[in-house]
Amino acid sequence: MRFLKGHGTENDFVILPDPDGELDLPGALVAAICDRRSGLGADGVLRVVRTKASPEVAGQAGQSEWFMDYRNADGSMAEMCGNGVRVFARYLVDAGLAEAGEFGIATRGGIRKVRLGAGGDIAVDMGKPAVHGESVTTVAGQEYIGLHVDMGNPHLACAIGDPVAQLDLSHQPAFDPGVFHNGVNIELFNAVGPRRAVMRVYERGSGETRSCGTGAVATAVAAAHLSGESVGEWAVEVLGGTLTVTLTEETSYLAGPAVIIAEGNLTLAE
Ligand SMILES: N[C@@H](CCC[C@H](N)C(=O)O)C(=O)O
Repeated sequence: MRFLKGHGTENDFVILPDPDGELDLPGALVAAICDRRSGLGADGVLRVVRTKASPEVAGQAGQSEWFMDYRNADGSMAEMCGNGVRVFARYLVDAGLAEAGEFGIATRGGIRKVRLGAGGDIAVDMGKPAVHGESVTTVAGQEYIGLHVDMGNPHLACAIGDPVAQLDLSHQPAFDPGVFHNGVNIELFNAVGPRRAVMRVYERGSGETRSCGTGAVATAVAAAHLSGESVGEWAVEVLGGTLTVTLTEETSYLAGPAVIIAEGNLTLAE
């Protein structure tokens, strides 16, 4: 199986080119690929498949040639991945499958428009965040209140007083399953300056990761909510770098680096 490896602010992915949708990719195989000891190791898998060859998103075929079939490290599916879609775009352009500039990518969360050059940062229109009110998480016995933000996928973004650097995120934080029926990505952040936050994240299906693009937008939305703002540019520092989030009245944008670092052939027994 041919693969590439890439990351966006150290949120890392195995890319599996499968243009005609011929690959059987059960959850157990994804989990084996993402295993950091016995597999290649990654936070998730990006299967690159033509939209028209993907019945679940066939309705988006008129707006995008390519579908990002995103899977979490445990093999579960997710609607969207903000860093993943930027790495996916980098792959398409580097492989000559799309031209640099602006184009749409189909996801389970709908079309996402990316903008990129031959190199440098990649920006994506993440759509209008949907804010659903407050909920609570518990991390190592400590309760934190956060904002439920839907970015196509679910988030609980919590501004906390404790320094995020000191949090123990080695275990799944508790959340309200009555609110988050399908699980949730949990961001904990410190506001460290005007329109600047330091964030850590525990991702649904992947555990703690070094960055999360949809989570960075959710964090900017929660930080803006606290400061009484609704538009502007936020810097979100994550363990793997810094992402820029721009909130407008109509939509949100995520920008930052995304690179392909390796390619090869994978032989892996399930
Ligand atoms: N790392 C991603 C989010 C990936 C999906 C998430 N774990 C979920 O299950 O919703 C990002 O950069 O947005």
